[in-house]
Amino acid sequence: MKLAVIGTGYVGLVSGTGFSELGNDVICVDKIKEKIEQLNNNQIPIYEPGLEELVRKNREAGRLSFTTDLKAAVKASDLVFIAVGTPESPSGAADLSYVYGVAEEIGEALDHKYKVIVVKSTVPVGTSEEVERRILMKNPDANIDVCSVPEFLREGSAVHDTFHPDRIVIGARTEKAANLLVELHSPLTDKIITTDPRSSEMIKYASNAFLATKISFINEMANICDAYEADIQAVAKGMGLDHRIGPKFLNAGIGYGGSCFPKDVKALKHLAEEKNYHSKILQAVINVNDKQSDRMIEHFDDIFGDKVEGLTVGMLGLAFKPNTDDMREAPSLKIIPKLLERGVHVKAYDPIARDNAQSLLPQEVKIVGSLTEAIQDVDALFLVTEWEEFLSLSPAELKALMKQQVVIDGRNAFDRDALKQEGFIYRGIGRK
Ligand SMILES: NC(=O)C1=CN([C@@H]2O[C@H](COP(=O)(O)OP(=O)(O)OC[C@H]3O[C@@H](n4cnc5c(N)ncnc54)[C@H](O)[C@@H]3O)[C@@H](O)[C@H]2O)C=CC1
Ligand SMILES: O=C(O)[C@H]1O[C@H](OP(=O)(O)OP(=O)(O)OC[C@H]2O[C@@H](n3ccc(=O)[nH]c3=O)[C@H](O)[C@@H]2O)[C@H](O)[C@@H](O)[C@@H]1O
Repeated sequence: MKLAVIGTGYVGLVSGTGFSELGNDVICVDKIKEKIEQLNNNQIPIYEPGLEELVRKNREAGRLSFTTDLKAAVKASDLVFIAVGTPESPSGAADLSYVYGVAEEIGEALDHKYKVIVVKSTVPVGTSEEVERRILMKNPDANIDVCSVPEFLREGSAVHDTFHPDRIVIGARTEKAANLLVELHSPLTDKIITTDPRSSEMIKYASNAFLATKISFINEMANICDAYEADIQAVAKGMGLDHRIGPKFLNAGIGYGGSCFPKDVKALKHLAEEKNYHSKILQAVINVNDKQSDRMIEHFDDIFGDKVEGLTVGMLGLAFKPNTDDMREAPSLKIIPKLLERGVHVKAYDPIARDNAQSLLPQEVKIVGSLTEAIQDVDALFLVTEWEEFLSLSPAELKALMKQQVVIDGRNAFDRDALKQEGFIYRGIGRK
């Protein structure tokens, strides 16, 4: 099949490349000229394991190309995927200006040939219908079906997730469009659900909101564990073995970040409010998450009392999670100012996100180029992102480098018992 994918962020780039790997002809479009130039030189603007090779392979096979010319790409395609951003607007609602902007451009580009327009961006319920309305406003004779096929990939494992999806959700209003989309996705999985576009849009928000709820729930349990000296990891294991609960997304820590959970939970809450439904659960999920990164500061204050001024903290990790350079809504951005406010010096290291982090952090923060530098002579170590590289250090190695033996583990990822045996003061989240 011939596809145009509009937007070359995580979703457009990875899913577009994935479709071409399945043998389809894919044209990826972005309005940012520099991004397209980079991609045409096999340079990948995001850090995503496995993506560079896949892009190169499919470009060389002649199935994948990049352009800024949306109109030509739409004209050449049978299916057009909209994969542009839907960021948070000041009210908390999803900002749909990019989606609607693209809809209007598509409307201007269409002729009378039948095309399926697919909204892949995460959008409020009813958006696909509005996209159709806007296309038809520009081009009343357009021969189209507008569908919703949400994306469920995770950053850092996006390539793997694309080829091994748990399910594909197709929201279509005609059998013709649904059949075409089932055919396109069937090489990926047999777990394909077809439904109406509104339910499909809601499946995406409900899935992200549920995962965020699971995280805020386990974080709240961890905070209660802290108060009673129970161990959240034992609690999560004991809970997760119940098949109805499941072990995933029960890692307590400093809260969820990233480009999607924070904005999507707020967008869903806002969507409900537009119909006068006030979601108490979503509000609680947000409240718990907003406060969760403070736990590291509370542990720090508890250990050092009012003698924190002039101390140095080594911060391990800046990205919102490992295997990504994405700094959007990263807990490090909330923790660092609180340390600086206390007169604490901060040295930070992240293997991949340090360039992205530089412009987002106050100048006083010293972003260092190696793990050893981040640990050398510090009074306390803050584990903020659980990169594999950080966990390979032995307690003896840490002890040899650090000035004082204090570890505050925001991800419960270090070997607590080994650190304690080496004489460290250790504080996790819900785990002492
Ligand atoms: N990042 C992720 O892991 C996931 C994101 N999503 C959803 O997918 C959507 C896209 O997310 P990202 O890929 O992270 O977005 P992004 O913001 O990183 O990238 C969007 C791209 O679209 C381009 N764009 C905007 N308007 C355009 C236009 N008129 N013509 C051509 N290009 C245009 C931008 O220049 C940008 O490169 C969002 O709705 C997000 O919630 C869903 C699942 C996973
Ligand atoms: O809509 C989206 O954008 C995507 O959002 C998430 O993917 P992503 O944000 O890449 O990352 P996750 O691995 O889900 O982690 C999100 C946040 O939750 C935190 N987390 C995750 C799991 C856990 O047990 N505990 C926990 O604190 C992570 O540290 C991270 O800050 C979803 O997992 C994807 O299915 C979805 O497609």
